[in-house]
Parts: sequence; structure tokens; C-alpha cells
Amino acid sequence: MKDSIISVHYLKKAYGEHIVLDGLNFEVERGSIFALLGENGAGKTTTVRILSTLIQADSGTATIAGYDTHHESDFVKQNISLTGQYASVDELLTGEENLMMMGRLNHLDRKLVKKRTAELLEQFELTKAAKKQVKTYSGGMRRRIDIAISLLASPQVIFLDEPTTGLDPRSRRKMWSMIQQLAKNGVTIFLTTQYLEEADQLADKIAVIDNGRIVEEGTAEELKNMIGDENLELTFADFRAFQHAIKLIHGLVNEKEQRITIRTGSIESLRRLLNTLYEHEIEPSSVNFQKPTLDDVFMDITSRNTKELSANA
Ligand SMILES: Nc1ncnc2c1ncn2[C@@H]1O[C@H](COP(=O)(O)OP(=O)(O)OP(=O)(O)O)[C@@H](O)[C@H]1O
Repeated sequence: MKDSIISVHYLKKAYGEHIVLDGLNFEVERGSIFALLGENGAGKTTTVRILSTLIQADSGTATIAGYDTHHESDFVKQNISLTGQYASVDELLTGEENLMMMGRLNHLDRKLVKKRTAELLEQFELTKAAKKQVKTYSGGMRRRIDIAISLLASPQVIFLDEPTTGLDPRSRRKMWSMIQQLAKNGVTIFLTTQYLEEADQLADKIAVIDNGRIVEEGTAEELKNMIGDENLELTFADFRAFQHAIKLIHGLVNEKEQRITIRTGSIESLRRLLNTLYEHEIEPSSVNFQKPTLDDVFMDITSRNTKELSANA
């Protein structure tokens, strides 16, 4: 049986008439990286705020490490740590001072705090900047000190709310490898992100949230397999052949690259398609099979959900 550290059942939350969470259900396995993936305003931060006991749901339950986020919030707080949009790093203190202060706030032993501070500064590549005020840090360094601080009390679960939003590609990759390292050390990571690539790279399990519900969940691979078939990409070196092919086959046309992308479907449909081209003496310059990307899956799932909602309206 799976060992869930977070269990969410039928969570609902509305602000006035605006339903933000509409019966959310999911489980997060202990020691895993879980990504809640959704567009702006999908309800990711609201979910994190409920799970981290900052706000209450209207109905439903959420437990972390067996404790109810509403009725046993003090126990929940002892097991979690929150970083991201509302983390409290003191800009005027140095990185090291911030870590030491967090240790004092958590009433940790001084010696232990000193040791953990040095370890965390090292782990997050901040040793050189340890004695500089946080206000002088770059965006990536701020995120890193923020996470380091949140790890000082050795939480079981860490919430990373959009940890790489606004970071340049290099800092983003660095952050990804640090997050992977944390998971290797046994911390459960609950990540929210709008970036498909981020979920694809990091998450053991991805839940897609749309209109306040989990509309799909699984590993990145499972989600990609869900929309099934590989895409067939036909590229044409000859412009006239390309124009002719557009008229004969239905697919996604990329004029600039002179390429048509087709969802392959059955072997039979693929055979028919290639026969049609052959009969018209059209020869593509290259034929490639491409597995759908998580982008394809996301577009597919969210557009399907929007259609369902309008059909039910
Ligand atoms: N305190 C509040 N009062 C009223 N509406 C709110 C409040 N907090 C959030 N909302 C609304 O709830 C919806 C979901 O917000 P939430 O912040 O959870 O989304 P999100 O998925 O985290 O998006 P983002 O990526 O933009 O942070 C939004 O439409 C937002 O405007």
C-alpha cells in the first residue's frame, strides 16, 4: 500500500460567488516530488495556503502526516515548511543571520543551528554570500536562501510555490537540481508550477488543476501516453509539394518550416496517409515520429475540461 503523507478529500473554497476549489482530491506519497500544475488563477496558491494552515477550506478535509490541517494545525505546522510568494526573509540581515534567526525562532539548540546553517549555506551554494545582506542577492540567490531557511527545522514536507517564476534559465536549472537533491534526502516536496517543463523534469506525480478540480493526474509519462499516439511530422523541402500536401492531409501546418504534424492514430490510417502522398507523387524530405510533449497534454486536458464545463452549463 502507498504511504501518503498528504491526503486531500473534497476540498472546497469560494470567495463570495467565485468558486476557487470545487472538490479537490489527491494524495501525495511520502518522499516524492508532487507537482500541482495549472494556469494563472487555477487555485494552486489557494490549495497551498489551505494545506499550510494559513486559510481554512469551506468544506472537505486535508491531512498532513496524519494531522488535520484545520483541527490540528499546530501539529501540521511542526511538520511543514513554506517558501515562495509569502516567505519572510529579512532583507537587511545577511544570509547567515537569517538562518540563525530562524533557528532561534524555532528554539533549536545553538550548536545545532550553527552546524545546520553552515551545511545549508554550502548545500545552496551561498557560503560565499553568507555575510552579505540579502538585499544584495540576485533573484536566484533569494529563492535559495528562502528554501534554506525553510529547511532549518528539518520539515517532513516542504511547499514550493512557483519556485522558479521569474528566474533566468540557468538559475532555474540550478534550482531544479537543488530540489532534486532535497527529494533524495527524503523530504516530500509539494510544488506548484505553471511550467510544464518544470513538472516534467521534477515531479514523480503531476496533478493538473483546472477550474478548481484535478482534471488529470499521473507521472509525466502516463500523462503523455494518455493522449496516446505519437505525432508524425512530415517536412517538405519542395514548396510546391508542401502546398499540395496541405490540401491532401489534415494536420497542424507550420508554414515557415514547411512541416505538417499529424496525430498518427492507427497503422491503417498511417498507411492510407502515406499512400495518398505516394499516389500524388509527393515525397516528404523527412518523416519523424514525435511523442506528444506535456504541452500537448496540457492543452488537450484543459480544452477538454472547458468544453465539458460549457456543455454542462
Ligand atoms: N483572498 C481572496 N479573495 C478573493 N479572491 C481570491 C482571494 N485569493 C485568491 N482569489 C482568487 O482565487 C483564484 C485562484 O487564486 P490562486 O492564487 O489560488 O491561483 P493560482 O493558481 O495560484 O494562480 P497564480 O499562478 O496566478 O498564483 C483567483 O481567481 C484569485 O483571484
